[in-house]
Amino acid sequence: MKAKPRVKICCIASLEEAQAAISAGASALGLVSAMPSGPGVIEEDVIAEIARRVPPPIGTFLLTSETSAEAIIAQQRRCGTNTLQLCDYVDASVYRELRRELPGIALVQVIHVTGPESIEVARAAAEHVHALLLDSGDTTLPVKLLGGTGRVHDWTVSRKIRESVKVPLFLAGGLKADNVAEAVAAVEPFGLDLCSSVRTQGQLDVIKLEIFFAALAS
Ligand SMILES: O=C(O)c1ccccc1N[C@@H]1O[C@H](COP(=O)(O)O)[C@@H](O)[C@H]1O
Repeated sequence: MKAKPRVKICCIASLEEAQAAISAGASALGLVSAMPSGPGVIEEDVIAEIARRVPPPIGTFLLTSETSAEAIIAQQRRCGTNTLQLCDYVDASVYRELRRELPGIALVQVIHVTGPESIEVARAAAEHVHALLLDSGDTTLPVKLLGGTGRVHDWTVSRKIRESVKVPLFLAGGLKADNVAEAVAAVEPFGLDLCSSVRTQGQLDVIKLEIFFAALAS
């Protein structure tokens, strides 16, 4: 029997939400710093507090929209997370600089799956990072959409990406109890990542979390 994918709960806004997500079964938490759009942004001092208090081996992902090595390194040092989730695209030289300056910090590149052209983007990025995360944003819009859309993308493209890269892959974008089984069957990702569907009026909803984890387990 195949292992169930790990689950990352994103848009964590407080220590209480972090503890609720971990109790429900999350392996990793998403902590969203300044973004051009999206519902999950919190202040860096809150991110730093959560990152400091969460027990190992839980992944603490700092979601960043920064694209320069200097800005990303400074932000990671302020926040102290164990993982960087790069929500925008960066130059290959940036990955090299991050690896040199932040040894031990895992790098996860978000690929916004807009169509078959995303396969080559993913292949190129996979050479430089520890994992990819496939989401439903669009970096070409006047105000970039870097995640938190609540929308699914074309999972047949996601599947092709999974088969084209050697690094672990997280699937994100509109995942919920009602579609998680189909998503897992279609893509067979290492991990799942979700935000909107487990919230009610902006707050993490423990009942929705339970329903999601139950659907994944069934
Ligand atoms: O949630 C946000 O505010 C956000 C903003 C910018 C980039 C990423 C963001 N969140 C990430 O988006 C995915 C998918 O969210 P959803 O489940 O479709 O609502 C989420 O897992 C976060 O990683």
